[in-house]
Amino acid sequence: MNARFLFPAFCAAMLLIPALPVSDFWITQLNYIGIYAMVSLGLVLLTGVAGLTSFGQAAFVGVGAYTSAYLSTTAAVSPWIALFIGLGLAVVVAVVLGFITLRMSGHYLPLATIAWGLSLNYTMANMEFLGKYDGIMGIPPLEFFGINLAGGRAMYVLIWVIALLSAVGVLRLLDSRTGRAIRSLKSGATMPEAMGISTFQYKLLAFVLAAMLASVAGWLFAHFQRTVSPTPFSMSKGIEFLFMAVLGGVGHVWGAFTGAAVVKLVEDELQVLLPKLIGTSGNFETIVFGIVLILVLKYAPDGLWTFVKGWVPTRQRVRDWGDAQALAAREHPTRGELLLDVKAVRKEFGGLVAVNDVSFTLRGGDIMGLLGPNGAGKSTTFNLITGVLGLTRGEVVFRGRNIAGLPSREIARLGVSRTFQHVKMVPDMTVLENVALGGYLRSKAGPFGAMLRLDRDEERRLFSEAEKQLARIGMADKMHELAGNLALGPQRLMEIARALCTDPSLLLLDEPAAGLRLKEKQALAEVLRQLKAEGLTILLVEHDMDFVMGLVDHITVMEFGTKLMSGTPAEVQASPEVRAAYLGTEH
Ligand SMILES: Nc1ncnc2c1ncn2[C@@H]1O[C@H](COP(=O)(O)OP(=O)(O)OP(=O)(O)O)[C@@H](O)[C@H]1O
Repeated sequence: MNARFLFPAFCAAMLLIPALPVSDFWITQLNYIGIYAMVSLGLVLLTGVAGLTSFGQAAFVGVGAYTSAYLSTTAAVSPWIALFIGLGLAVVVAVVLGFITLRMSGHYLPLATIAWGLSLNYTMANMEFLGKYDGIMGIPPLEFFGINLAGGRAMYVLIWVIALLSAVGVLRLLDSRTGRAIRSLKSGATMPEAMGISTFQYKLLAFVLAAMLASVAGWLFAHFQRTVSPTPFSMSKGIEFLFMAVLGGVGHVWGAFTGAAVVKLVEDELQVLLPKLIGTSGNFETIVFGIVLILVLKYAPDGLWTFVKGWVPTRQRVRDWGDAQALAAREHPTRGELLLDVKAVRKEFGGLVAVNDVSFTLRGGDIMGLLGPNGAGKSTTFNLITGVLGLTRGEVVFRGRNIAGLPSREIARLGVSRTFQHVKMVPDMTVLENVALGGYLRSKAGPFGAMLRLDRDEERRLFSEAEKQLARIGMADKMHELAGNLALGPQRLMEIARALCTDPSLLLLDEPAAGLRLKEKQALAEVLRQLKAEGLTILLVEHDMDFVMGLVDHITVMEFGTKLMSGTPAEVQASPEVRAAYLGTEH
């Protein structure tokens, strides 16, 4: 089937089910699957895409469920109003918890999610007004324009309309400026921040959206079951939601649905089968799920959906940006204008002086090479200029403004862009999407605009710019390839295109020729010569002397953190000090 019609056909088939002679038992099962899939969908966004593991998602389901249960039973508030109050509460809780926990890294974040998941569940179970462990009963059924949704079939339509709309929303979000920013989080903070992306802001956004999905799922759960108690929102349920997402495929929207369906159906079967087999009652399915989880993580870490994915036709992005308007460009420095003035910058790591009061200047239209043997302090200097590291002292003046101490995304905003010594990219995004990340600060569409597809015009402009930059470095023919499939040479060029997409006044390249073959180095040198001819100012950290000598206007040589000399390539080559310190050892 044509990929374009696949999704509408799937939606139509799902929504037709209650009209078919399907038993109430299966309708109920599908209702639970739809509700659980929405929670897992939040985890796909949070864990699979943004790389943040949460065990506490069930607590947000509880927030949505309890808010509507309480308000509709005690204050006769319309469940539809309660839905939005629950959503608001989930957002507030997520923002507060996010501010406290999302700056944590490594194992601390998952541990923190366990802590708040337990706390929220404990709160539900111990509040008198929430019915303590008994919960709240007698929750009214939903009504939709006078239609009573008390039955499973009526609820089915609502649950699946919301679940499928949520899936569409997340799919659209992922295919947008915001989505690319969230997808870049897994590559670490340095690259997105260098593109102007506030990684914390997008972690928080993913966290809040996941909490909102869980809250809506909780609201549906409460009005479907018509009773709530703390158990379905406990830590073990939180772990089960994560299991659903991982089993189905935590990196894929449809993985959430696959995981929810498999876990719900297998769980029910096991609950009947295992006690019969073992001869005593108990939650033995938990043991089976534990074993299955280990097997999945070992043998199918991308989840079950990856097996299905190969059979589902995919849609190639249509090149619809041919006539898109150009993105706004900044005013660039004139040739010869003092662009960068590095004034006695110093960086100490404990007792080690990595950069010892180094000064140099760079003028508009020039290419400067920063050279030196291993450990000379080149990368540290580079990181001081780009804001990745804070200075111990000194000044970095860019276009008349001291940028020392600014975060790297602010430095990017001012027109400084960079590449990385070890290529940093999003391997499962296309080359075009990776380059479009560079246009982040030149665009502004937000998440809700993306879900409603109000961002399409801006997206066309972004992709047009990304293609233009790829063409500039001779890589337009590779724009639809996955970045992770490229060889190192094209990946380094792609990083340059991404940096160019920011419309930089100063381009900083960190060892761009490292690891490249001769032909790739020649291609890179040609690209840099062309960029220079176009008037771009470039600072280059490089080891390869031959590569640098034929390319740059000026060289600054460092040794043991100190500036040895500055001069033209000929002066540097002729310097006995440099030969002794660097060239002598290299040649
Ligand atoms: N985060 C850090 N903590 C402690 N020491 C560091 C840190 N980063 C760099 N250094 C030290 O600072 C010195 C300069 O390192 P730097 O990486 O800047 O040198 P480099 O000239 O770029 O070398 P290379 O070409 O090998 O990358 C080295 O002695 C290095 O071990």
